[in-house]
Amino acid sequence: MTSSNGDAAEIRRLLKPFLPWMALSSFTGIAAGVATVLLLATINKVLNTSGGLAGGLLLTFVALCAVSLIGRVVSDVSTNLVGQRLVSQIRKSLAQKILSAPIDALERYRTHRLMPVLSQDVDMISDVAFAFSATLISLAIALGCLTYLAVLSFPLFCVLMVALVIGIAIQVVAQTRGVAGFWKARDYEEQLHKAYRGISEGAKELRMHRSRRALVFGGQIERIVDSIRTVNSRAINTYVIATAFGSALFFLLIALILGWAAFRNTDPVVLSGFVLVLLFLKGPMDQIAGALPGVGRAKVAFQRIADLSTRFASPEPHLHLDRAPSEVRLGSAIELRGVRYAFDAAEGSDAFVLGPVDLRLNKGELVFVVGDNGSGKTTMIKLLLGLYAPQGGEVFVDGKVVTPEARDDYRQLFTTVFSDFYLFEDLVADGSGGASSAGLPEAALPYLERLEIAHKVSVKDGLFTTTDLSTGQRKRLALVHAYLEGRPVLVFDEWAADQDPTFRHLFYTELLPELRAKGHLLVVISHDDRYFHLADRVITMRAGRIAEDRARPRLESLAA
Ligand SMILES: Nc1ncnc2c1ncn2[C@@H]1O[C@H](COP(=O)(O)OP(=O)(O)OP(=O)(O)O)[C@@H](O)[C@H]1O
Repeated sequence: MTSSNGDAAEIRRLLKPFLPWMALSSFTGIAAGVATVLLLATINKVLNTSGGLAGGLLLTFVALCAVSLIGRVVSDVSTNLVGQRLVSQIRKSLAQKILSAPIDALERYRTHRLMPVLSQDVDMISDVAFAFSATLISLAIALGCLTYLAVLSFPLFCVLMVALVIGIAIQVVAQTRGVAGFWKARDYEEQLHKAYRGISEGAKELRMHRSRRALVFGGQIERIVDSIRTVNSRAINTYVIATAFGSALFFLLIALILGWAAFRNTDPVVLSGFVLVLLFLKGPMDQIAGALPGVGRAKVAFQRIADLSTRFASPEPHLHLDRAPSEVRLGSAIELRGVRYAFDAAEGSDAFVLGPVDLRLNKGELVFVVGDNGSGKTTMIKLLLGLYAPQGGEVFVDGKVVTPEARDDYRQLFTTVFSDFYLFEDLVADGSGGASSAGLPEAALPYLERLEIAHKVSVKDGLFTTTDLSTGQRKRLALVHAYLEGRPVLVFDEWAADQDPTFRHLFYTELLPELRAKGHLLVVISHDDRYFHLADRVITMRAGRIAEDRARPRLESLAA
């Protein structure tokens, strides 16, 4: 359970812009509730006076009906407005936080934890927000009825208060137990999302392995789903029992009041009025009790959202979501000087430490980064790209240090195709000086031809017509993006690994040299040692350090 001060502050921050609307909803809801109670008092008066509903009483009745109706409508409309705006603001704010969160923070917060917050928790807020005004009106009616009952007969009101205190105590216990159950269920739901990811993304592997399939279903999904059912049922049952007990208490109370009245010789007019209002009070009371499970769930959902918000509360500084990218150029070289980065240690293992790394990459160079699996190639590239901020040392571009303020602009120097790349369907013009600022669709066609995928995919309305391609073809499409963006530095993380031998040959012997001839700096993570001699330099990583930096003459002699 994460109920920290930070979460409470985050919840307050989320609600702050809506306080005026919430005040309006509360005010009109209370007005509707008070008008309803006054209507009851008027009816009670009419029942006990001769002449019925006429004259001033009729006017009062009509006016109260109008206040009750208008108050309810305004309260409902403003609550709905708050609910919808709150949900849309939460959605936008979470998306912005994710877009500006430091990459390493995102890598630590797993997708199966992210998705339930973004979908389920946000929807829960929306549902509960809708029930808010009805509950508020019921609360106002209940308080109004209680006040009216106190005026009608204070001794009977005291008897009522005793029953009410018992009823509230029971509801508080139910609420505490219910919320604890909802927290538990919510934790299970995270596990369920993880299992769902397993069965969707690992569908092929599961189809091939019956025992694993049985284990995933019986050992994970079934177990988790049953646990959620049990925990949720228990939590809801707690509420149901508390509500049933409240109802029983209510009728017991009426019997008690009737007994008390007979014993204390109470005026029948007061008694009938009291019982009438008391019976009316049951409706709003049931409504309030019925809303409590929703309130419990919303509390859990709000705290999950607040937790996610506080985790990503420190955005990467100076990351501009709204500023047009400035044109960036690479004059001579990018350098890493004494750059160091360490991951948090996983339980039972040592933390991987990269560096210190000293490296200079010159404009127009074709550089291969090689090394064993886990030697730190990708980590070093992420530092080079400005995706990770160095924990020690500095990155320089054209002799100038890349400060945190300049890091986002610096990143616009690069086009990347990671080994776990994400392929966007559209082409986005940017101001980085590439060929991508105008005439994008036409510009893409020759590259599609060149990469031998023009028969599969073309460009329509600024989008690729399909991205349902083989892995190798999708990587070729990612290369089209790289061509079109035309940025000064291109970084490929094992790009050729999924290409057929002919195309792999073309990539190393033609495409890369052509790009180098155009003045690009090319950084290629590769295990293809057959082509190492084509590079200007081959940098070998070992255990997080640069073990070797070989230049072309040595590579050629090695190849010979
Ligand atoms: N997000 C992370 N959290 C913790 N440790 C990580 C993380 N990413 C990578 N590592 C660790 O850092 C080390 C280097 O990983 P890296 O991906 O840089 O290696 P690599 O040389 O690119 O390997 P490969 O050739 O397999 O792609 C690995 O031991 C890995 O366990």
